[in-house]
Amino acid sequence: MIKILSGAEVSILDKHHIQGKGISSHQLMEKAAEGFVDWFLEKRFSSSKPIALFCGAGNNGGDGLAIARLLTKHGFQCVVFTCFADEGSLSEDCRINLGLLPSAIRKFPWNEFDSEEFGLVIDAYLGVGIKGPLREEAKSIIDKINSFKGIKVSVDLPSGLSADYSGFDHCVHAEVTVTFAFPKLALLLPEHAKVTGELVLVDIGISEEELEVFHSSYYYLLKKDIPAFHKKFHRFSHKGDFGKVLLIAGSRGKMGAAALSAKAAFRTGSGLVSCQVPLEERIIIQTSVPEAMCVFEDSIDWMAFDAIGVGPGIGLDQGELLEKLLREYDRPIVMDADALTLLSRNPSFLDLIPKESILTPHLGEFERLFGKCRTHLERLEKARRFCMNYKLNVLIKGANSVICLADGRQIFNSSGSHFMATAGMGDVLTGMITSFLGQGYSSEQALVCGVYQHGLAGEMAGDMKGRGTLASDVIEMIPETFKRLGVS
Ligand SMILES: NC(=O)C1=CN([C@@H]2O[C@H](COP(=O)(O)OP(=O)(O)OC[C@H]3O[C@@H](n4cnc5c(N)ncnc54)[C@H](O)[C@@H]3O)[C@@H](O)[C@H]2O)[C@@H](O)CC1
Ligand SMILES: Nc1ncnc2c1ncn2[C@@H]1O[C@H](COP(=O)(O)OP(=O)(O)O)[C@@H](O)[C@H]1O
Ligand SMILES: [K+]
Repeated sequence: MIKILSGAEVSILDKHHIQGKGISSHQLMEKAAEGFVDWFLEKRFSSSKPIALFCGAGNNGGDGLAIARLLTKHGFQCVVFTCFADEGSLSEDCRINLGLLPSAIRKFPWNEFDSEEFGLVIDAYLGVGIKGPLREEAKSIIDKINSFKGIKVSVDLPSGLSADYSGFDHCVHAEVTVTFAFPKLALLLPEHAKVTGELVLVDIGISEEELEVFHSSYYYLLKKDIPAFHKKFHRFSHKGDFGKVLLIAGSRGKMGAAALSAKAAFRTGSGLVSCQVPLEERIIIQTSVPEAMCVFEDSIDWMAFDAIGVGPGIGLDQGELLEKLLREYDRPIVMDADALTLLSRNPSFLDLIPKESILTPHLGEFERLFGKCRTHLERLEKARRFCMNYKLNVLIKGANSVICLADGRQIFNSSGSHFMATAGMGDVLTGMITSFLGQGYSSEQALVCGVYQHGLAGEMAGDMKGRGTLASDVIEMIPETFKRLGVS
């Protein structure tokens, strides 16, 4: 997992790195530019018109100048728009890269940019180095960049966005942001979705160990992290090792929620899945998920289950049932959907929730539980305090869902797709996380594997189906995610 540092720590990180590796800061900048260009070539952007690069006076501008030189080598026609009046104000590496710019690359002051003449814009004006409120000229430069209606790719950060805070005054509206070493916190906040666009992370050779020495409780979860979180099963593993889980889900008219979470639990590898459903609705489960068993309220020994997921589609008249469950079951449970709304209506239940349980609110449910938040950072802080006080885990769902752990760490997920913003996706996730808990995973392992693989299955289903991807399509991709990760 990559630790997310503050913008101000980037220059300290750079210093440690270049000293440790015995390289120059110019070589590190070259590595960043090469990483950007490798991604750019892979993307195969094509246009008959040249590329415009807006370059500032700092190291972000230095990156832009190096990128212009490298792209020209690859046959692209580049034009540089300088966002500085006087070359005396340039950072050292920016000055070096200005000197290395081939004379064939034309340079103009930023205000001479004519958006009609270009096929793509690269924004290397401001990165993590902005301090204080934006200067007036900076706002005009940002407006000029935004006057371009085609694809704008921002280098490290959309110019104008601060690395660590929520909100912005003037900011480049990028379609893609290519960021270096670690994703800057601001790139993961939903209120910035319109300005950051797609997020691409480029490795510039800074290791996780180098980041680990800094103090931060924010992390970014990558595909390569997942196999280590998985439990190993062996030749002699039997059905019992894969767990016996119960999903308390569904009610009249909402039985789909139960079917989706039960199917997802099987596809995640559960040995036995039972659904606690109203007696008169059982046929829906027994025909749509014949592998599942049904249990009914008056005949249940909850402690016989290795894990329980509660909430999808149960309706808001199940307060008594929820209270009884919380009093009788003492292992971590997964609480989602209606269980969360019931919790927000009955705060006294909070003290009954078994330690290390997992609450999975989307933003609406989060608000009902914790009140309105003006920014995502405020939301994260509330969640952190709650998790540490109650020794519970909260998953704040959305793009880049955040796993908030009981020990205060907060992990942003990197998988997922906008095709997942459709009904039933949360029910699938509840089934997956409950399944992992039932297989003997810790709450942290179950969350990390469940959340990442749910997003990965969503990406894979989205690649196949595009618009109109269903939660059921995502369930069918779950087994593929194990293969993709090399987990057997
Ligand atoms: N480890 C990393 O992440 C690396 C970062 N590099 C690049 O270096 C960048 C950081 O470079 P710098 O620290 O030089 O900073 P920037 O280049 O982001 O910003 C400095 C410039 O912003 C101007 N500025 C600051 N506050 C302003 C305000 N309020 N209004 C208008 N202008 C303002 C300054 O006058 C200066 O020209 C990163 O964003 C990244 O692009 C890469 O070169 C290499 C490695
Ligand atoms: N734009 C998106 N990008 C990535 N993941 C998304 C996006 N939109 C939704 N998701 C994921 O889909 C799931 C939706 O859950 P939820 O809102 O509870 O759905 P439902 O109530 O319909 O089951 C969450 O895990 C969320 O992270
Ligand atoms: K930028």
